[in-house]
Formats: sequence, C-alpha cells, structure tokens
Amino acid sequence: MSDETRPHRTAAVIPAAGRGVRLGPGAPKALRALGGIPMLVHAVRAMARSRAVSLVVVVAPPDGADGVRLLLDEHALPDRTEIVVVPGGETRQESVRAGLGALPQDVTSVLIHDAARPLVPVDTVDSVVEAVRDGAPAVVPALPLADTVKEVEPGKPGEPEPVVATPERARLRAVQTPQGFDRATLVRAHEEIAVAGEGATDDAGMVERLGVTVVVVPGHEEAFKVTRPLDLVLAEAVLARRRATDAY
Ligand SMILES: Nc1ccn([C@@H]2O[C@H](COP(=O)(O)OP(=O)(O)OP(=O)(O)O)[C@@H](O)[C@H]2O)c(=O)n1
Ligand SMILES: C[C@](O)(CO)[C@H](O)COP(=O)(O)O
Repeated sequence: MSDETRPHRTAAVIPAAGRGVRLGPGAPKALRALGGIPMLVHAVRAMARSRAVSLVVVVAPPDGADGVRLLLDEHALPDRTEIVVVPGGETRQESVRAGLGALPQDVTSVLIHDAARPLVPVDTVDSVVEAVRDGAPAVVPALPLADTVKEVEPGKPGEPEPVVATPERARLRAVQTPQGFDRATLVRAHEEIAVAGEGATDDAGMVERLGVTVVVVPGHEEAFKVTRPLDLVLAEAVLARRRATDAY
C-alpha cells in the first residue's frame, strides 16, 4: 500500500514520568490533583476528546506503572480510546522513547503531549492532527510572546549575567504540546539524535536536527504548562470557570 492510500491511525503518547521539582515537594507532578482529579487524568481526557485519537500511551514514573494503571481505571475515560501504560525514564526524551516503543504497527502519526498541560482544548489537538494528516511531518502549536526575550551569557549563580542579544520578538513563538509527527520521522529522530545531559526539551527540536521542516499552528492560552506553584493556581481557576460554564 502506498503512503497516500495507507489508512491514518493517530496515537497520543503522554510523558508523565517527571518529578515536578519546580512545583515543589509532593507526589510526582502528573499525579497531583487539579480540581480533585489527577493532572494526568485531565491530560488523558484531553487527548481522548479528539475523535482522531484512538490510543493513548501513558508513560508513568519508572517504578509507578502499576499504580498509574490502577489510578486510570478508577476514573471515567471514553471506551473508544485504548489506554496503555508503560514505565518511563530519567529524562523526558527517554520517557518519550519508551512510549514510542509501545505503539502498535498500524499507528501512522503520533502526538506527544505533556501530562503537565492538562487543559489543552480539543480544537488545538485537532488542528495539530489535521496538519499532520495533511502531510506535515512535524507540527507544533505555539503562541506569540508577550515578553521581550534576551539571550545571556550564563554566569555564576547570584552574579548578574551579561546580555548578548535581543532576538526580534515578532519572529519568536512559545511552543506547546501536543506536538504532532509522522511516526516514522519521530522514531528516526529518537534513533539518530543524541542529546547529552538532561536530554531534548521538546521533540520537534530533535526533528529539526534531522533537517526536517517543523511547522507551527496556533496554540491556546489554556494549553499552558503547569510548572511552578502559580501555574497550579491559574489551572484551578481555568478549570473552575469551565465547570461553571460547560458540562466539563
Ligand atoms: N524523566 C521525565 C521527565 C519529564 N517527563 C514529563 O515531561 C513533561 C514535561 O516536563 P516538565 O514539565 O519539566 O515536568 P517535570 O520534569 O516533572 O518538572 P520539573 O522539571 O520541574 O521536575 C511532564 O509531563 C513530565 O512528566 C517524563 O515523562 N519523564
Ligand atoms: C515540550 C515543551 O512543553 C514545549 O514547550 C517543553 O519544552 C517542556 O519543557 P520541560 O522543561 O521539560 O517542562
């Protein structure tokens, strides 16, 4: 079967194996409550809300896959979406690779979505899926920046850092997830691109290093990443507003 006639199947991989150090002490971030429900459950529901996504692979903390499976079984999730749980790794990149390894043969495109972005709207998910299905090998949702950004020469902790450049803000975008990929392209990036230390901060960056074009579609303010304590305050407020106005 040629690529044009092969049926599309889209899966989402949710890396959820991080500790959440910047959020402060407590359970792994993905398991912390947002509106009384673990952040991970919100993220799985956000992917499952897209009719294009028929499989979600959750990448759990390395020693927590059984616990995450039990937790997901306790919450209502759509029957039409298959959910698989695998253990993750020490870096985000290792965790994503573990998720990719769990995909069945028939999956043609993959979304990688942070558990830490629990409130991404379904329209954002669908616009990423659509761009991949239309032929883009790599797609990221993104927003223009409100702040001016400086490039600095990192110095010693506590010392002022010299500014080396001010990139033109109009050309910058803050990138979110889900990031969508042609499966073969993303797998190749994870096989060929080695990133030292903490690993790559996003998957699209690895695909860029292959020399493959990554395109941007509009992101959404509510797809923000819960990273620090103030983000959790904002997420609770957004969720409370949704619950008051939607059947959420
Ligand atoms: N070894 C890791 C590290 C991160 N992640 C996941 O990657 C996403 C984005 O990472 P981030 O927001 O940085 O989460 P943490 O690594 O948990 O945060 P921190 O850096 O504050 O510890 C999260 O859903 C996180 O669970 C992962 O699956 N495996
Ligand atoms: C993938 C990502 O969410 C895109 O903005 C981001 O790079 C993740 O970074 P983190 O430091 O691992 O949270």
